[in-house]
Formats: sequence, C-alpha cells, structure tokens
Amino acid sequence: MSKLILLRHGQSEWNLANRFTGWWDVDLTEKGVAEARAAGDLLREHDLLPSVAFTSVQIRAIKTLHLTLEQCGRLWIPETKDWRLNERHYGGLTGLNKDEMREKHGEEQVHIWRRSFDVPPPDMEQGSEFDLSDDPRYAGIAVPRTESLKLTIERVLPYWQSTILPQLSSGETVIVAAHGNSLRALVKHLSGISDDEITGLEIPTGQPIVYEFGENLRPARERYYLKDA
Ligand SMILES: O=C(O)[C@H](O)COP(=O)(O)O
Repeated sequence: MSKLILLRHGQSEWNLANRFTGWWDVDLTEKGVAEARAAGDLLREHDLLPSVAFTSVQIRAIKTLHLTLEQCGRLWIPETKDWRLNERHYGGLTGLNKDEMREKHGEEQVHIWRRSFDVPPPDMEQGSEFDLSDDPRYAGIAVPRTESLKLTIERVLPYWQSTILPQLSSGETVIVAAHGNSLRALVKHLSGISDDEITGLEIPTGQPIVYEFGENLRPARERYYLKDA
C-alpha cells in the first residue's frame, strides 16, 4: 500500500502578522518550527516514515520539510523542490494585512479573494516591492501576477501527475510539504471536492494529512489527519 502525507508548513512570520504572503518568501516563527518538529514526532510515533519528499521553492515549506524529516530520522531521503508546489500567488494583495483589507473592501470581498474557486486577487503592480520576476529561483519561469485556486490547480495538477504520482505507483511513502492553497488544489483533486465545496476547506499549519492507496492507486480510505488516527 502506498501512502501520501500532505503537510502545510508551520506558522510563518506573515501568518503571525496576518499578512497575505503568496509567493513572497518568509521564514517560520518559533511556533512554526515547533509545529514542524511535532509533525515529525507524529510520523515517527505512527511509524509512517517518508521515503521520497517534494516541496516548493519557498523556505517556509523547505524548512518545515527538513525539520519534520530530521525529527523522524529521514533527513537523508531524496527530495525535489519545484515552484509548481508554491503557495498560490496573492497578486496585489501580497504584503497587505488581511484585517485591514476586510475593513477597506468588506468581509465578503476578502473571502472571495481568499477562498473563491476562480476569482483571482487584483494583479500585482509592475515594479511592486514584492515582484519576484528577477529572483534567480524563477529564472525561465513566467512568474504570475496573480492566481486564483483554479489557476493554482492548473500548475499543481500536471506536476502531481507527471512527477509525484509515479513515486506512489512505485510504492513509495511520499511526503509533500507545501502551502495552504497548493495543498487545497491537491486535496480538491484527490478527494473529488466540487468547485463550490472547496471554498469551505481550510488546511491548518503543521498537521500531517494522510491518504492511503491500494491496488492501481485506488484510494483505500478517505484522507485523515494523523493526529486523529
Ligand atoms: O499566502 C498566504 O497568505 C497564506 O499562506 C495563505 O493564506 P490564505 O489562508 O488567506 O489563503
């Protein structure tokens, strides 16, 4: 049986500051570090030890992966970093405070930007201090100016199919350390959640979510949080 572990990074500096983050690179807080270590403890306790790892090119996810793997004695496994697992790009909202945006644009508009399926936030302006087009890690990549969940799915799913799925087919225990919305994209696909229902799905920081697959990668059981197992 193959197993998949999905792990959202631990609390980040901007989770704590309540700022829209997206592709901007921020570090983990002390709490985030503790959450990542606790995730590793949980994997060890359940003898659910990853053999292959995937993560984004953002340090909050990379560090979470490393802290988790270190804690369960698996820092040595092969890992691949890819921008397709990045958080969804928050466009012109990047860096802004979520509560201030609620005061300015209203609760409903902010909810639409954060959770609707296909309404992207406003584009990031040319010359924004948060523009990452020239960052060397994105050389050769058309850095988006904004992304809805739908657009995020359009880059996460092909990567899932071409690169992650074959590892599960080979019987590996795969860990994907990524972000709230890149993981919502994967969970939507794996659990067959509709465009409407996905608006209600939240993914907490640092909590391993597990999928088990049987013959021909048929889901053997619906996803569950390892802390509840
Ligand atoms: O990018 C961000 O701001 C967070 O990682 C996810 O934020 P959200 O819960 O508002 O989508």
